[in-house]
Amino acid sequence: MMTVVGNNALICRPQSESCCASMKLGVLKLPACNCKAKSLGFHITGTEVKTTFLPPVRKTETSRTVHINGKSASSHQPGYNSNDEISAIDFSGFSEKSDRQELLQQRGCVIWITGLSGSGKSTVACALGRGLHARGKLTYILDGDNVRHGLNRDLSFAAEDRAENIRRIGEVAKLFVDAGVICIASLISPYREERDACRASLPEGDFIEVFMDVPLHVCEARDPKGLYKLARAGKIKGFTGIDDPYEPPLKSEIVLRQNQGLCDSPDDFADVVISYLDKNGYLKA
Ligand SMILES: Nc1ncnc2c1ncn2[C@@H]1O[C@H](COP(=O)(O)OS(=O)(=O)O)[C@@H](OP(=O)(O)O)[C@H]1O
Ligand SMILES: Nc1ncnc2c1ncn2[C@@H]1O[C@H](COP(=O)(O)OP(=O)(O)O)[C@@H](O)[C@H]1O
Repeated sequence: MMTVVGNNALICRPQSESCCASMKLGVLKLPACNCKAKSLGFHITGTEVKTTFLPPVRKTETSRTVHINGKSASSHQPGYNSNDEISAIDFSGFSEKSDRQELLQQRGCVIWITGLSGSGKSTVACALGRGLHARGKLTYILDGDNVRHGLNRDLSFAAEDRAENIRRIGEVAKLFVDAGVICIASLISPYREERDACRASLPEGDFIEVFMDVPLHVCEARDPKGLYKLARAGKIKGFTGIDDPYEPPLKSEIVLRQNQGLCDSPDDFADVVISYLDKNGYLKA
């Protein structure tokens, strides 16, 4: 049996004829002993391993020939789909998103916080994470600034790199959502089209956009990192809001704006988001 993920062939074959010798499935070692294998849901006949449950791969509709390690192979077997691209392994038989949500007693979603630098995205993300944690909910924060130190360290602030930054964070957020986690993404994400693409890549309702509607002059007065000052002095080029665009959302689920000192602390803002989640059924399975 052979399955393919991207360019990597996972070849399953017995390493020895003897009972209880191990079989290799990619990096997984499976017991080749029939008795043990059956209890794990595997049937082994010759070099074939079939599962009766826990199917690790998507079934195919059509077949085509692909080349693996220089040899051609039919794609009419698990591991391929009918699209041009080779299928990724589908682990859904092992545990579904709904199982994970049941376990966590919450609905996986991404809370996408967008706004100018200094608008309070990270502060609200933090308050929100704390507030949800106190209610027993599992969250994870993806902050633009932090992700740019690791996964996105190769990206600049040029338009195409900002778009790629948004796309990658959207992809990572999608994995968290599938894991059943409430993922809090806080990044400027200045482009409407890219934000909307992240929304479109998720099931309806799983993308909740939060707009930090804080005017530029307020952000600039805060200037906690001194970046606006540098941008005004021309020492940073292409700074969002100064000489680079920010496209505010047209229909975000939540808008957070200052209210002349009333109910506009980070904790108040976090409570607005938590109320939305509560009312809309995200805080139960
Ligand atoms: N040119 C330019 N424009 C805007 N911001 C800049 C720039 N250069 C550095 N910084 C700092 O980078 C933080 C924004 O990173 P993001 O990943 O959120 O930006 S983006 O979504 O890709 O536009 C942003 O952090 P926040 O203040 O937390 O938003 C800035 O500190
Ligand atoms: N709701 C708020 N009211 C007043 N000041 C705030 C509020 N939220 C954040 N701040 C302050 O504004 C500055 C920028 O906040 P930050 O969360 O770093 O913004 P961003 O992540 O959007 O750049 C910080 O000094 C922070 O203490």
